[in-house]
Amino acid sequence: MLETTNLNKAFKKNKAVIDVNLYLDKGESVGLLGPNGAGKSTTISMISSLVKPTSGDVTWHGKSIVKDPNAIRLHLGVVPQEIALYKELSASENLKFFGKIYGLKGKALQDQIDKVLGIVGLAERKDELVKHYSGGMQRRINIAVALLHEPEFIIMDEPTVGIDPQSRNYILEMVQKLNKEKGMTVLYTSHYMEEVERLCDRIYIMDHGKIIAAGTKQELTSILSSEETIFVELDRSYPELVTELREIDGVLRVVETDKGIKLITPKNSRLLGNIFQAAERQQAQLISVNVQVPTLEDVFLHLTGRKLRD
Ligand SMILES: Nc1ncnc2c1ncn2[C@@H]1O[C@H](COP(=O)(O)OP(=O)(O)OP(=O)(O)O)[C@@H](O)[C@H]1O
Repeated sequence: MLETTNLNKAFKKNKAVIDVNLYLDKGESVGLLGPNGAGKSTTISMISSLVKPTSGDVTWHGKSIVKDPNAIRLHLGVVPQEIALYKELSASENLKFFGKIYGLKGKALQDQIDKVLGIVGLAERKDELVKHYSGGMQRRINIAVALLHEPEFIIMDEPTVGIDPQSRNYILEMVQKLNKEKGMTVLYTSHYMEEVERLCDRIYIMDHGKIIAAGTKQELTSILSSEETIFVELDRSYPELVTELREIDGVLRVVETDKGIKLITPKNSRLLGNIFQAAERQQAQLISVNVQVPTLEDVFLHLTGRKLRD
């Protein structure tokens, strides 16, 4: 349905997107996962025909949208990272305004407004000014705007950044329903691996402008099938222990997290003894040590040597 071929975008000397090849089939939910600055927003701006690529192409049902942006615009809803609403207007006034831009009017417009307010769960508060809404509610109206013209494809750029857990959960459930129950194709960008793990059938991992891995969650974590993740939970940070663990023969990657230290080692490498000895030498207070099932975060760590949210 949608495909990019060797998509590139440079801002002067900064290559923001490098040879990106990705595709979405109808009805799929696809994640674009990567740290800040990886090139996710630039990629989706090109897919939504808002930014022209330096080279490469984006096709929608086989037609180049670089040559003909109108081919996609009516079928696509974009939820931008920043809230794009008039804060001095109520939610329904905002929806009316944006609905008219989409060419809706009269009863058809009112029906669509009622429908999208229902989807985002804000029908009862539709007459309140947007400036009085919480951040999470503003995000939900931002999404409602993108749904007004019933697009078959929706692109969401980090729609849960900076909002309370309840609104976040609401948004995630809503996206899941739109995809699974209404068959809407979804491209979802995030730097939260839990979100793409939960929502997406397939995932592209992006770093420094390039796609560095792609597949289902299972395919991606099977990259680590010959490895295991050992998590050492500690009472506080021990930078010298990190250094010492990196020097243990056989340890592939070491990274400090909020609650301790994560190591990637070959499977059955029997390094627990060495880890305990290093902790003892550094007089580190261990809370627990366990071997974990690899997550997408570990895949990113394996591929780049860095945490997703560095
Ligand atoms: N309009 C622009 N002019 C110049 N440089 C830009 C522009 N837009 C993006 N960049 C640069 O391109 C690179 C990729 O940015 P992009 O916003 O696409 O990343 P991202 O993965 O979406 O990150 P974030 O989550 O922070 O938005 C960054 O180095 C950024 O500074």
